[in-house]
Amino acid sequence: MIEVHNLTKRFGETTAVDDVSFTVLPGVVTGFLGPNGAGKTTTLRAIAGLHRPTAGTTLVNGKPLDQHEAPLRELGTLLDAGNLQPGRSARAHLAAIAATHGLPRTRVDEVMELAGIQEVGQRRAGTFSLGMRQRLGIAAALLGDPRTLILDEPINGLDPDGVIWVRKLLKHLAAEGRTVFLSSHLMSEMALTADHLVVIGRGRLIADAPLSDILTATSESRVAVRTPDTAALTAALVARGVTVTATAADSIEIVGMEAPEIADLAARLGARVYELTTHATSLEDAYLSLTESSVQYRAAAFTSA
Ligand SMILES: Nc1ncnc2c1ncn2[C@@H]1O[C@H](COP(=O)(O)OP(=O)(O)OP(=O)(O)O)[C@@H](O)[C@H]1O
Repeated sequence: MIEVHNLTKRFGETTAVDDVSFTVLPGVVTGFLGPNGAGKTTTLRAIAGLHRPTAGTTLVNGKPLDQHEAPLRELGTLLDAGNLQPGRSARAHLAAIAATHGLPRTRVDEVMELAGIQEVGQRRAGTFSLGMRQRLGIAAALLGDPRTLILDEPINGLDPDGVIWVRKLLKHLAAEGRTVFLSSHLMSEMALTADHLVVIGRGRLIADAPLSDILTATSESRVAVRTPDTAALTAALVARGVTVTATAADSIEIVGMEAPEIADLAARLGARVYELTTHATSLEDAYLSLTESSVQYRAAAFTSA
């Protein structure tokens, strides 16, 4: 479990994290979202004991990390996959970490196999692609068989195979009862991986809720209807206070009424319905609406002039 209590971190004039509190529970995958510069990495580094908080506390499995006898057995981290000695082999890199922390050498082979890098164990880490470095970083995070894991952008640079591997691995680790907390900007992947989300913007907490709640609370689903009787159906829907938008000569989009109710209404009117599709809110839509006012770095909009 991770507990963040009233965490504030300032770097000179910049307040990177501003009085943030949340708890990350074991048994589920929790995603950490926020625009660039929102304070995600700073929060993760504070949890890992790499930043001293300006105010507030972070606890891992009930204690500050440095008060645990064997921190690597409590918390595994992937915070900077580029942080490697380039001349060292992957195996030597993992063996050095294992030796420093009194972990058995046999664990090195186990995690290399878990991460799918046993074939390249003898290669110098400096020759690794970003994806291979990510896998090596994840192997290192797993060395201590930790109860809690934090991973900053673990799928950055991974090929589709690698992305699916990380998704399955994280779900498996959570199902074993571990605490899994990861940041990512890839919303479609987050929607497939996370059960719970913590969202921050400009250093402040915006949301801390199950993924399903965030999807239903932030925006409404739309129902697209293809019918040659748009006029009759539109009039009946508008009379019931529903928002209707014409999208083509034979198509309308409806917000505020569910598909079965629309189908029943059309049947009563004798309106012919050729297609009826519910478009659920995507995590990307929900995220954009949640963080709308906290985006610091926004590019100029593209125009099609
Ligand atoms: N060591 C540091 N010294 C000074 N400012 C810092 C330092 N680390 C982070 N910051 C600033 O703190 C703010 C939060 O940065 P942080 O890296 O935590 O955001 P983030 O949410 O991880 O962003 P991104 O998605 O771009 O990685 C930014 O304004 C950043 O410039």
